[in-house]
Amino acid sequence: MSSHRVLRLDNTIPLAVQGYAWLPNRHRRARADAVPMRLLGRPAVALRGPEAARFFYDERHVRRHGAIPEPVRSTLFGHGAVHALDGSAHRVRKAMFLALLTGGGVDHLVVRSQAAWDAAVPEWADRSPVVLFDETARLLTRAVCDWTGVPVPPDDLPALATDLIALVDGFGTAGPRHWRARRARARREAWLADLVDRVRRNDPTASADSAVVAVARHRDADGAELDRHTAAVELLNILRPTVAVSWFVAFAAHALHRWPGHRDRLRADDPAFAEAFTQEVRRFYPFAPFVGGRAVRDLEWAGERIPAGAMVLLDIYGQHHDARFWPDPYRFTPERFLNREVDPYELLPQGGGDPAAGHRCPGELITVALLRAFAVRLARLDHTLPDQDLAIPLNRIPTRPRSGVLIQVRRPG
Ligand code: HEM
Repeated sequence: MSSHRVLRLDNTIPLAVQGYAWLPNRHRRARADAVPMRLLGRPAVALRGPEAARFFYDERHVRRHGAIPEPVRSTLFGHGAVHALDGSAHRVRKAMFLALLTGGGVDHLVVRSQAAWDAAVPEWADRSPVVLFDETARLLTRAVCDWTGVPVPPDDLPALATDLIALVDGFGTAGPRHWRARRARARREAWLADLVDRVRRNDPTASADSAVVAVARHRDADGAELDRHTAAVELLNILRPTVAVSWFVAFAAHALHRWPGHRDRLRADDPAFAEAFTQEVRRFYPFAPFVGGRAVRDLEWAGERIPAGAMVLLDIYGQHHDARFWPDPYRFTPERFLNREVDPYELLPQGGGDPAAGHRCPGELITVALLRAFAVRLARLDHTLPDQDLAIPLNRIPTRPRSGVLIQVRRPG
């Protein structure tokens, strides 16, 4: 057992400097799956591996209340969001998301998004070269707003897409990106809270089976409706992450450029391979670096003491590149997912465990379906990549290819 009394330097600055490499470096240096440290002035322990994930996603060990730093709440998730709830309050709110995001209605979102992509291709050819990341964000913004019943005037659509991207882009930095994200959140929460008011006054244009109505009418564990602000926060928690699938689409384009051999199998509409390619994009590329909570009581894991109230971090990026779980982890190999059952604690791009019982992302079905559909379309798209900077800097959270993936599209037919 290592002593938790030794002086530990705060790791906030190494996190800011090293980004995705920070926790993997700490784990490598300590040669351990549990590494004690200090973060944001508090004791913290970083965990890694499927067994650690099983421990982390047990509410008897780790809870979320008070775990999410204010700068992340004010940009990425919003105040009062499901992400920071525990126990029955969490389960009742989460059930609302699961009903909206895992039912038959998901197909409609995917069909809308595919249609938007197909309609955009000739227009991309006319405007080429275009930035794939930006174009995907705009078409997903249109599709998810139509799907959820959020009315957006066409001339506000580019600004809305920019705001939704900003919310994700600004959570992990203290610089101008962060302040852009805060402003975007204030603007869009106010706008959606007004929409919630209109829906509650029985706006005749709101469709009864839309997500907007479901969120406006949802009752929490205490039997009360969400206040208008929290309802707006949760609506944004559907719009914002759907548009964030653009990050994975940019990564898929990067993979197809770097390893063009995968194109033929994707083009051939082999569903098993398309699924495997999608999973490998989610494993290989850096997006969510880690998740965090707080120890409910004094705990111990892998011989490391975790004092009550300490931050507990689960190293997603490190686990996805650990050779014990993923042989040759720095090779992009979709085939590793063929004929393999994936344990719910092994592959964690959107968290682990059971989404109904814990905090695992309820939007995983949507993410995988959209990414698979767009990966196949990308493989079939007649395009080239002009000279550009495709580097993916690991010290930037969240990162993406620097150019956003500039593509030169040839008109179909
Ligand atoms: C772009 C791809 C996505 C990534 C990388 C992603 C990642 C994540 C991660 C890491 C978590 C936290 C898991 C945890 O705290 O243990 C999460 C939670 C969540 N995600 Fe996603 N997500 C994505 C897409 C989506 C989509 C498409 C939706 C909805 C349409 C969504 C809605 C949510 C919600 C509501 C939560 C909170 C769940 C809870 O606290 O119980 N996400 N996501």
